[in-house]
Amino acid sequence: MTDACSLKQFRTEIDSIDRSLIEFLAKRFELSLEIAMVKQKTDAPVFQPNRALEVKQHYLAMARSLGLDSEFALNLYKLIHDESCRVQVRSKTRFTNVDRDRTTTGQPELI
Ligand SMILES: O=C(O)C(=O)C[C@]1(C(=O)O)C=C[C@@H](O)C=C1
Repeated sequence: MTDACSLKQFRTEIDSIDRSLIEFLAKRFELSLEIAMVKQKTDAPVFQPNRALEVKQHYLAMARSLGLDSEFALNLYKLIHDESCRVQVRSKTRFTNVDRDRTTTGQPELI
């Protein structure tokens, strides 16, 4: 096989993996919306520090076991968690500034 041929094949595989990544992320944000509906019913805040920490640790553990850079895993976690919170806040018909601020900073504000 020529180099040009294998390069094309690698790139096709990368495109396919990228598609799967985006599809899985879309699925994750759909679940996030389902969670938002439960939270709205119980008046629970979007940002859940304990669960967020658990998810972060999971990213780090997965990265460690697969030999990925931990800073990359943390960045990815933050990006996905922030978007998840943004999706939940946006879905609310009525939301407080506290929730909005929590989403942008990733940290809880004092109530
Ligand atoms: O578990 C929840 O409560 C969620 O809303 C999901 C999720 C996440 O996307 O991982 C989002 C926001 C919370 O801070 C914690 C976790």
